[in-house]
Amino acid sequence: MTYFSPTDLIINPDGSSYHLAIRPDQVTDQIILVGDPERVPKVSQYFDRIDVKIHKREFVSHFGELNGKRIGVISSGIGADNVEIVLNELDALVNIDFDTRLTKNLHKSLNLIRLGTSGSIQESIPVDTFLISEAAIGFDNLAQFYGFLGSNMLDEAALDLWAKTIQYPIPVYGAKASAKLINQFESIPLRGYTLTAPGFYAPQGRTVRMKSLLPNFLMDVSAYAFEGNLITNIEMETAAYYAFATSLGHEMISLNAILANRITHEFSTNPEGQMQKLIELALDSIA
Ligand SMILES: O=P(O)(O)O[C@H]1O[C@H](CO)[C@@H](O)[C@H]1O
Ligand SMILES: O=c1cc[nH]c(=O)[nH]1
Repeated sequence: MTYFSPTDLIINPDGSSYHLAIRPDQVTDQIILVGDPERVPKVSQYFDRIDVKIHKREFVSHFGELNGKRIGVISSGIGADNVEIVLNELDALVNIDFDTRLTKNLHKSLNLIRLGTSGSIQESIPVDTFLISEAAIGFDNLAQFYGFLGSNMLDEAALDLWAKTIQYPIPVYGAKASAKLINQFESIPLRGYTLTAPGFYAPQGRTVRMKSLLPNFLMDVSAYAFEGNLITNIEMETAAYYAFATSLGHEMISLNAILANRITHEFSTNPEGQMQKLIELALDSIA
């Protein structure tokens, strides 16, 4: 058993985790993860009952019951750095005893489902479709601090080669979705490899006033398949979720509402409606 000091694992005076402000008795095994805090009530409105509502910074959490089973929804805000906080604290809430600060003897595995928006980088994947990230490749710097490991990690040497092909200057990492959860979402037939970008503009091939140092980045990513898999879409969290989930022993899947097609330059005319449909579809599959 490992002990975690009060500065490694910070526990608030009310016994809750430092950023999420969730107590161990409140957290559920089944959790929906969204980016936008305002998306949380759009998910929990379908719960039969909401027992707990928590709000700290961008982290809004509702816990309740759906069809007799406990369920939660938590917002992470934007980006892989926030995912690092959310998954470290969620894992601590179920796998560390907050009274003794020791790891628990029995490991608990969470079922985690991201419902997010994303841009397509293949002409053949139009706006207003839903896509499961079968795997995701992370362009952020988390892998330089964490030795991600687990059966769902993508091969590092193959990723290095691929990153060189698209002339990306720093190492990337990648991981797959939970096979168990992919089976649960058969109602979404479209699967793809997702690029998780460390920003919204230049890191996703967008130019506003600041010019990108890698102007061909998006076109190269869309053209060069990784191990035969075309990169289908781009967003900002999935690779981090997948890498932490497999490393910490949790089931994780990311479902994307495709709002933009970066090749045809189309944007959805009803983004809110698309997300609501994805929420309903996901909750139907869970229930
Ligand atoms: O809709 P969400 O879940 O926020 O996801 C996508 O939208 C945000 C950018 O607008 C990024 O977080 C990206 O991953
Ligand atoms: O193009 C897009 C659309 C949604 N979210 C992203 O990160 N990129």
